[in-house]
Amino acid sequence: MDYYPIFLDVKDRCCLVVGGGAVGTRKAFGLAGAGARVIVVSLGFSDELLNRPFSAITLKKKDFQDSDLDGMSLAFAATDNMKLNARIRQAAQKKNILCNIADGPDKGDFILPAVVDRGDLLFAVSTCGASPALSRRLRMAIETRFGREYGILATLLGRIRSILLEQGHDPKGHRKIFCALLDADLPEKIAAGQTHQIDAVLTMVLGDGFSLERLMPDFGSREL
Ligand SMILES: C[C@@]1(CC(=O)O)c2cc3[nH]c(cc4nc(cc5[nH]c(cc(n2)[C@H]1CCC(=O)O)[C@@](C)(CC(=O)O)[C@@H]5CCC(=O)O)C(CC(=O)O)=C4CCC(=O)O)c(CCC(=O)O)c3CC(=O)O
Ligand SMILES: NC(=O)C1=CN([C@@H]2O[C@H](COP(=O)(O)OP(=O)(O)OC[C@H]3O[C@@H](n4cnc5c(N)ncnc54)[C@H](O)[C@@H]3O)[C@@H](O)[C@H]2O)C=CC1
Repeated sequence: MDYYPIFLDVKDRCCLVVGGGAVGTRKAFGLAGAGARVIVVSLGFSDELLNRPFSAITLKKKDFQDSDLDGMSLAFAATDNMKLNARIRQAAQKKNILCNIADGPDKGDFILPAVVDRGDLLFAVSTCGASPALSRRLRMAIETRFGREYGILATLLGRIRSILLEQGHDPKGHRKIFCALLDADLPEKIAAGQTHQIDAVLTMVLGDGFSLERLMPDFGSREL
């Protein structure tokens, strides 16, 4: 395994993106979408960045300087200048900041996956730098195969799990319960909005007191 995959909590962490073109924009939007505070340092900015829907993205129109890295948790070198990207990495290394380099997998500390965001269910695909186009294609296939109902299912199972864990730890018993729930065609029932059928499954597997109304009062208003 060439890379160690993790899901990073970047909420309220400061991240630096150098380069405000198409690639820098994608990185900045992804970071802001996960709750990070993003500073984009660039000589120019894409229209998307100029009209950004995120207040957590700050634009600084300037040449990159090493001091831009101060206080950052992560750095992304996304300029169209390979030498500059390499210099950003070197400066980041000196300050112990992990750095992603947009123009090559070998030169950075980490690379980004293609992502399918289904709320509590997150898919990430990487080809370890071999073929971003393949990652993108697989991401699209996953998007088609696993719709929003799977994200709702993950949230629902998470809520059931919290209640069960509050009642006590019993990994073997809980595994059985979740296998039964996962064998009950819940994604299809969620997608079809079959609340009565979902309640019937919950009652059958978990007993009384586990209605959809109690576990997920906003079920009806969730977008599919
Ligand atoms: C190493 C890595 C570093 C990093 O950026 O972290 C990297 C590097 C480079 N990408 C290049 C090109 C393209 N990148 C995309 C798309 C994505 N690239 C992403 C990640 C990564 N790209 C990391 C490896 C991930 C992996 O291995 O899976 C995705 C998954 C995530 C994201 O960027 O958010 C996002 C898909 C998001 C989605 O749609 O779901 C497309 C497809 C398209 O745009 O249609 C193309 C054109 C087709 C092609 O080349 O495949 C070039 C060559 C530029 C040139 O030709 O000069 C380099 C530089 C090089 O490899 O030297
Ligand atoms: N990782 C990926 O997914 C992909 C990576 N690439 C690579 O990423 C690089 C960037 O691609 P794009 O965003 O399309 O390029 P772009 O040309 O649209 O954007 C480059 C940005 O860097 C800024 N910049 C240049 N010199 C700077 C400096 N000294 N200080 C601050 N900002 C500076 C420019 O103002 C511009 O906003 C390309 O060179 C390519 O090799 C390309 C496609 C996909």
